Formats: sequence, C-alpha cells, structure tokens
Amino acid sequence: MQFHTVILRYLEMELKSPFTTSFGTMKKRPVLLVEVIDQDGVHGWGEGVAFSAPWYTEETIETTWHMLEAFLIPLLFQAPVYHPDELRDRFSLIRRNYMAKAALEGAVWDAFAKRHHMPLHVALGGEKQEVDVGVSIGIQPITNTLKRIEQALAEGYKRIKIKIKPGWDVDVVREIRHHFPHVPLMVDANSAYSLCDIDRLRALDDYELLMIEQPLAVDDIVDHAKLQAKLQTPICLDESICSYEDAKRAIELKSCRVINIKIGRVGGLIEAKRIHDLCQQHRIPVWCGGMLEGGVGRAHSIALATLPHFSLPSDTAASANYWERDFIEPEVTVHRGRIFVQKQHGIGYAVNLAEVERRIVRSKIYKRSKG
Ligand SMILES: O=C(O)CCC(=O)c1ccccc1C(=O)O
Ligand SMILES: [Mg+2]
Repeated sequence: MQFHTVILRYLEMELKSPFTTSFGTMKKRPVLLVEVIDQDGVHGWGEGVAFSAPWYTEETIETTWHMLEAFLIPLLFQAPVYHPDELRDRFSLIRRNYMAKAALEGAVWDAFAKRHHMPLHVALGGEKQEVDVGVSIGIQPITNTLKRIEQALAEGYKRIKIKIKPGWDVDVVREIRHHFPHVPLMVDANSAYSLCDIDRLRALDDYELLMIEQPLAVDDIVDHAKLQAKLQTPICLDESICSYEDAKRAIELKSCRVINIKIGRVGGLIEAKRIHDLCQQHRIPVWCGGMLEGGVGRAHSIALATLPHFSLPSDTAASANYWERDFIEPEVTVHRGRIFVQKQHGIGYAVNLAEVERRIVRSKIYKRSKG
C-alpha cells in the first residue's frame, strides 16, 4: 500500500455525563480522527486518544497533531507499507509519543484489513466472536454511584469499576459492598496514592475486589512491587505500562498481577499484541482498557480484545454509555454484557461523515509530494 493522503480531523464530543477521576472532571472529549487513503482509494480510520490536558500521560491532542504532521505522516508517505508490522520500526525513530503513533498505525491496520477483505480482528489473529465488557464509573456522590451501578448491572455489564482517590475509597467500597455483596468490583486510582497510604490501601483487602488499578505513580514499578507484596488484592497496572519492555520489567519485579492494555498508551496494535503474548506466556491476565473513545477507537479496542488471552471484561462500554450519538454506523451496543464482533471488513463500523462534520473544530489534508 502506498498512502498518498492523510486527513486529520479534530472533533469535540460532549459526554452524556461528566467523568471525574482522581485528577479532575471532564465534560467534553476531544477526538482526533485520522483517515488514510492508499493508491487504489482504500480508506482506513484511526483515532487519537489523548485528552486536552496531559494528566493521564504526557500527550495531549495538540502534541499528537504536531507529531503526526511534523514526523509520522511524512514517515508514512516515505515508502510503501506491505504490512502494518513495518510501522513499528519506521516509527521507532521517534521517541515515545505513543498515542500519536497508535492513531496512524490504527488507520493503516483498518486499510490493510479492508484491502485483504478481512475484519480487523481476523487480520490481528483474534478468534473470539464476542467480547465481555464492564463499565467504569467516575467519582460522584454515593447515591448517584449506587444508582449508576444498579443501572449498569441491569444492562448486563459483567463488572463494575469505580474511580477512587484518598478520602474517596474505603468508605465508598464498603457502602457498595453493603448494597451489592457479590458483584465483580474493582477500583482505579489513576496514581492518586503513594506508599505512605499503605494502610488505607490494605484496608481494601477486606472487600473482595478483583483488582486495584494503578494505585501509585506512573513511573514507579519499584514501589508497586513493594505494595503488591503487602496486598492480597491483585494490582493491575495501567499508566505504568507503555511498552513491551515496561510489561517485562513489571512482571519480573512482580509489580502487578494483572495488566490493562490500551492501544493508544502502548503505541499501537502491534505493541499491544506483543504485550498480550508476553502476558500469556507469564500467565498474567489482561483486559482491554478504555479512554472514553469515540466509535473508531472503540472499534479498534473491540478487535484487540478478541485475542485469546483477553480473559477479563474490557472497559469498552456501549456507545450510548458515553454519547447521545456516536459517529459510527451502527453504534456499539452491549447485550448481556457482551459486544458481538462485527463481520464487515476492517474495523467493521462505518464512519458517519455527517455526524463527524457536526463536531469538527478543524481539519487538514496532507498529500504525499511526488518524486
Ligand atoms: O470507559 C472507559 O473508556 C474507561 C474509563 C476510564 O477508566 C478511563 C478514562 C479516561 C482515562 C483513563 C481511564 C482509566 O482507565 O484510567
Ligand atoms: Mg486506569
């Protein structure tokens, strides 16, 4: 495939309800859509998952745009691509900037799968026809939290995740357990704690949590190992794992017992698959995390989660969990806690350009220069 056109579109999506983590509250979700077109007119779609501010990782939607425009799109135009695997090497000239790389790689994967008349999950080697999903519930007053949990369970979601921070943790979990004694439940701290909080974190051991996600600093797999040695509840790493090497070190140091894989955080589907394979070898369960994605990012996550070692429910809830109207056709729906994987070629969902246009903040077309 020789790509000659890339279109970047910056959309602003309104979340149905504000999403609060230990870091702050988000009401609007910026989305960076990447469209690539090859010499035969095959189109591929990718999504950049960085937010407006660099609270989750160091990237933002603006740094992603810059990296794509100044470095990654020119590298894509430089030579043909026979398989998306080649992009890992080609992009390795650029340090980190994983969400930017993943957005472009994802678009190439979609085009590759379409060109070969396969669904994306088949091109990746995924076998499942359906994937299990849970929901992630932001910090909100306890009565609202309980109501949201009840609603999610009624909709069939297979596990509940709540966000915690110091002062919003043990009491909340106790209250939830009082109302829902046996529901599969986990918590995500987004790095809000340090080892000084060990007593508070150990108190969570009494509530049969599936795992505690990313309690400590993003770059601290040493303290995570110390904490895991003192906790019964498995630690799941999210922000700390940005590459295969990060996963290898965390497994070796016993910093976690579960890993959440997100395509954007690790730089694309190829790296995500390498981490999946490594975790399979080491019997570390994995699940597919979410970034409040729009439909294109969500479709990529669903394809990834069809790989055999994804054994725990993903954070890829239905489109309607986030948006009044998603920009894909059909929208992602969940039945009894499962998403049925689309059979159409590529990502399996069509981009609804009218819904995209409605939300565009700006867009730009990049063309390969001939000769
Ligand atoms: O529903 C989702 O997409 C996942 C929600 C979620 O937990 C999350 C959302 C935005 C950024 C980070 C995280 C996280 O998993 O830490
Ligand atoms: Mg997380």
